[in-house]
Amino acid sequence: MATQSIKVDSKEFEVKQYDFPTQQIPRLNYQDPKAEKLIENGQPVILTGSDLVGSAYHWDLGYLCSNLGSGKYTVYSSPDGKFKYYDEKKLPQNKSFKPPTSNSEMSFQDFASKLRKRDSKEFIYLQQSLNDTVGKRIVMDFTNFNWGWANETQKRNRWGPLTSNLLLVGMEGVITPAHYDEQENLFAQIQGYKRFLLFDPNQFDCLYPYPIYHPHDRQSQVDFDAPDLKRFPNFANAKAHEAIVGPKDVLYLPMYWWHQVESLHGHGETISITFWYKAAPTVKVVYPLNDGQKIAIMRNIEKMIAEALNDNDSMPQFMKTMVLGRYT
Ligand SMILES: O=C(O)C(=O)[C@H]1CC[C@@H](C(=O)O)C1
Ligand SMILES: [Zn+2]
Repeated sequence: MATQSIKVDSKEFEVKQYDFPTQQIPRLNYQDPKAEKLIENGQPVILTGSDLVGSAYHWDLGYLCSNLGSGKYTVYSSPDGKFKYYDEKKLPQNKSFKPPTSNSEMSFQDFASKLRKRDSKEFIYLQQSLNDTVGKRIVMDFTNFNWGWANETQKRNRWGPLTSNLLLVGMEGVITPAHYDEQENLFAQIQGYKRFLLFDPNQFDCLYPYPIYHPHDRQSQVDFDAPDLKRFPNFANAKAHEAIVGPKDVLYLPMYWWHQVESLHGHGETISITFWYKAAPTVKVVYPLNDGQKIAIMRNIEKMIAEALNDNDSMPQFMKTMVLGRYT
């Protein structure tokens, strides 16, 4: 895999090189009106100076070991460093599906000692919603997040409720492959550096998500390291937005924007916290529809057809019959 070096604030980063062109995601102070405008328009932006998780800037492995308590945390394991999400609820209807990662529950202390034993061939990634089993100092840090700004941003953009804060602690080199989410996300970086590759929702036809009933629903079928352009020809036209997200940065990751996240080598394990919000309600439909709305419509239609057919195996033929030669 070819790599290229990127320079950000006098720091050098070795990143994987892909064939698609990239443009930089803007980096603005969180109080800059241009930043607020980008968020309002559902455009990604890296926000500096918010101290959204300022009370957690001192979180490192040692501090978390001493203060996360003895609760169990979900730790994913992958042989190749890729952590493609899959929905366990869809396993029963996909008997032949082989999960690409395994996961187990362990104490943070056990996770940290596994991390320190660099010899392990496997890649591991702790991904756990912050819950009430954490120690009181973590609760205090969490309480002292910059909720004033977060709540104001939520209100100003008419987002729905905050649904979860996911604590992410990853080894250097772990990758979350390209997918989209159906929630707004303020992604706060505490330690280490992550390279984000984002794709506008209008790139849906370049990224070929799995069928809606597949455990990898919302994930791209394209292997960025070896794209199959016979099956996925339009991937050749993909255009990415790119950003290196470092400590104290907050990336606004708009709903429906595709993203691939790479924890970069040479800067230690990465610690991040996500703030996921439900979407703003659609008060009045305004035409032309935006790309996110079209994705929502496609998802609803796919769900309706799958439900009506009640036989996922017959879905591909049904869709071909409906579209090929008629809408192609
Ligand atoms: O925040 C999101 O939307 C995600 O996909 C997260 C899941 C793993 C995280 C990572 O940094 O690798 C990104
Ligand atoms: Zn995501």
